[in-house]
Amino acid sequence: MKLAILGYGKMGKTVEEIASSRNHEIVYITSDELDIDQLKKADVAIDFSIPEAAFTNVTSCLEHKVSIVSGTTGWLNQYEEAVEVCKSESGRFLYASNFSIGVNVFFELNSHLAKMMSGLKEYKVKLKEIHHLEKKDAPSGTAISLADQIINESNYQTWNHPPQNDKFSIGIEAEREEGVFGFHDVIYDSGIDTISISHNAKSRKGFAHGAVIAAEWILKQDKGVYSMKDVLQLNSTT
Ligand SMILES: NC(=O)c1ccc[n+]([C@@H]2O[C@H](COP(=O)([O-])OP(=O)(O)OC[C@H]3O[C@@H](n4cnc5c(N)ncnc54)[C@H](O)[C@@H]3O)[C@@H](O)[C@H]2O)c1
Ligand SMILES: O=C(O)C1=N[C@H](C(=O)O)CCC1
Repeated sequence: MKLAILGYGKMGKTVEEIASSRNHEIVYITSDELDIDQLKKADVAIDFSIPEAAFTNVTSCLEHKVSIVSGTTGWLNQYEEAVEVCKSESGRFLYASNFSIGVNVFFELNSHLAKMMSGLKEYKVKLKEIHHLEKKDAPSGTAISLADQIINESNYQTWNHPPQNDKFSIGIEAEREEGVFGFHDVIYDSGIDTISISHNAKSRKGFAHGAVIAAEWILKQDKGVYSMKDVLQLNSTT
């Protein structure tokens, strides 16, 4: 595939490495405002940029008929607007807060556990994430996805960061520590015991690999808005 990389930072460079190893042609790389003539050389773009740029990058791709896979976090207040642009432009758009296959399995486990725990009122859930010192947003996009999955399966109504003492809200703790690629912990605590599930990324390769797989996959799809669940077809009953 002919690939554009939007955002040539830590993730953009890892995507370049993985895409080259899978024999894809990288036709455009930018860490700045888009050059539309260059962008239009691509079949698909992968965006790992900054929260302030992601919406414009996503919608510019859609307007110029370039399929777009975005992993930038911290801009989801504009996600629904991007979905509308995708529909009106008959484009292909896939967003994931986390592209790693392991995290997407962890998401399924999280939903299943939340359903099991929803009747057990003695347990209170909380989330903890740890990332490297350069991370701009907090809490992580992955932690927000985990909270939303729990909310969908329980009586929790919202999440908060930093955590507050509210019965119907999931507290999210965010720590910044040198060299941590991404750690997420879901903790159910009662007076009797603690149940926790966690995911720890050992490098950025899993995120980049998942994004390249998603870009390969989206080019085979009809127009539409997709998620990693569509790509990986993860289903706990199969
Ligand atoms: N979804 C996932 O699996 C996943 C995994 C890792 C990181 N992320 C997210 O990806 C984003 C990037 O992470 P990173 O660690 O590579 O950050 P980074 O700071 O290393 O890289 C971001 C790059 O974007 C560039 N940039 C600035 N303005 C731009 C614009 N208008 N267009 C294109 N690029 C622009 C910056 O100059 C920088 O080089 C963050 O939001 C992070 O949370 C998501
Ligand atoms: O390094 C980052 O930044 C990461 N961001 C994503 C998030 O916010 O969840 C995924 C994990 C790594």
